[in-house]
Amino acid sequence: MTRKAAIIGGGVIGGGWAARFLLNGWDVAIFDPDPQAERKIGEVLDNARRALPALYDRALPPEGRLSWHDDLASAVADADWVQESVPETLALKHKVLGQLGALAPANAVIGSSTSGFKPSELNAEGARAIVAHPFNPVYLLPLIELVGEADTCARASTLLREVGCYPLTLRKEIDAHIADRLLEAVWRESLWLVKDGIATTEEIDEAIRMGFGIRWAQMGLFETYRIAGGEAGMKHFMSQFGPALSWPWTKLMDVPEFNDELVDLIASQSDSQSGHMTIRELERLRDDNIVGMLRALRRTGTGAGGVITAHEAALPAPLPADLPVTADRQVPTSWTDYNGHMNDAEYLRAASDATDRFIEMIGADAAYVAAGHSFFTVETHTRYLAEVHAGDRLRITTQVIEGAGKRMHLFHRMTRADGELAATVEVMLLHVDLKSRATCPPGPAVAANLSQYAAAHAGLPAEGIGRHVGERSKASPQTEPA
Ligand SMILES: NC(=O)C1=CN([C@@H]2O[C@H](COP(=O)(O)OP(=O)(O)OC[C@H]3O[C@@H](n4cnc5c(N)ncnc54)[C@H](O)[C@@H]3O)[C@@H](O)[C@H]2O)C=CC1
Ligand SMILES: C[N+](C)(C)CC(=O)CC(=O)[O-]
Repeated sequence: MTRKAAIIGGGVIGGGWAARFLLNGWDVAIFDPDPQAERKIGEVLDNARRALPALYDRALPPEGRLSWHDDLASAVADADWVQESVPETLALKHKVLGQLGALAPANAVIGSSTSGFKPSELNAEGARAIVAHPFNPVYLLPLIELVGEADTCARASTLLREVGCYPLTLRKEIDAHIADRLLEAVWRESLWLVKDGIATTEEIDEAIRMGFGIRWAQMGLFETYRIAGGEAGMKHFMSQFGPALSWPWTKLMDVPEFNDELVDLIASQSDSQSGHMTIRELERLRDDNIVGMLRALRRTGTGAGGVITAHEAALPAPLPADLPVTADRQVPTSWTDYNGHMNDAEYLRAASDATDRFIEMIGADAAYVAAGHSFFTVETHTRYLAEVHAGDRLRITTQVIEGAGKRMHLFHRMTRADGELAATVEVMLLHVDLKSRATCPPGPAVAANLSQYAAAHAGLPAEGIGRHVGERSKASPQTEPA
């Protein structure tokens, strides 16, 4: 059964929520009185379609149905999740959450995106919302801070994991939850630094992104500082830097006066720093960078990388076909190069992932490798047949040409969504004993599975198999490069 989310307020954050749910197969109903809302959310969705699928090596479920509503009642009807993302004023939150409590199905989770209000404040006039606080861009960053009634938070947690989020339930309600407490401290100190003429907005951004910003995505604060204590660890770090807390390293809770002068100072520096790009261009740059970093974190399963891998494992498996489908994915922008198409090295990476998938399918999974056996690649041959671009959907099927004894000879076909064959990659692998590093026959179950595939694929055509580099194509045997 398709789930439904109602998005109430479709600005920066509501648009991101809409994309997160829609691209994970949920139906999404939107209510926002802004006449520009449909255009703005359309642009956010375009960016999200470009970025989110690129995190995964498997296809996301088909998109849900998107609908626009002029009234709250029809938007929230039959919703499993209602997300309020109206501007951050308590009176408006009270009004909207009160209406949602009355109109939404009794079992629907009602989440508020509020950056700082506590559930006791939001529900002071009888509403039944929990805080479900996301991070921009909501469709890429997994963290959602949950605060409020325990059973509702538990239900919310389960639903959020289905759409690839990382729910973090707070032990107690507090103004601005966990992450915004931290961000506010950095934001407050940064405003002081600009106001006092110590640094420009650009210099502060460099201080973050050239240094500690890179560390935070993978180890956070405490693990990072534990390492910074050297071999003596956290205790040494605390004794060395603890006294700094009472030195004038921070302005603490002292807030600069938030007047027009400060706003103009920050805004004009920000314009000269980044005004050469539109907000949508900046969003795409940000998304490409985040996708690249998250894909790097996937390799070690660290931080948000582990969340994506776990979500991917729960995605529906590709439909069975004559030949096994070993990849069905979108091409990330980071795979493209200065020629504006998928870089040659990435074809091999995609084929390598497909080989790994096939090896798992025949039973040589993580436990098999941990027990001491695996396959090593000894030869590959790639034919580049059609261009592939960022955002293209790529499907790989794998044919077993030979699967007997130590040898496994595979033929991958990469096809674009329009049916065009983009590449073939032929791979020869040998089965090895990981202890002696010498070749040996696979275990009986793996050998049996492999030979079953080999028997089923025997006799199927494999156009281009065994071609050598420089061989003329049959279609144009006379063609020579100019
Ligand atoms: N912008 C950010 O970085 C983040 C914002 N938040 C929170 O998300 C919420 C929304 O913030 P943004 O999306 O940034 O604001 P926004 O100003 O971009 O969007 C608010 C949207 O609500 C709509 N709206 C106004 N009154 C409404 C009503 N009565 N019913 C339905 N829609 C209505 C507006 O037309 C607008 O499209 C706030 O509570 C904010 O604290 C949370 C995380 C990050
Ligand atoms: C600035 N902000 C308080 C609205 C930020 C957030 O709430 C979270 C984010 O995305 O940084």
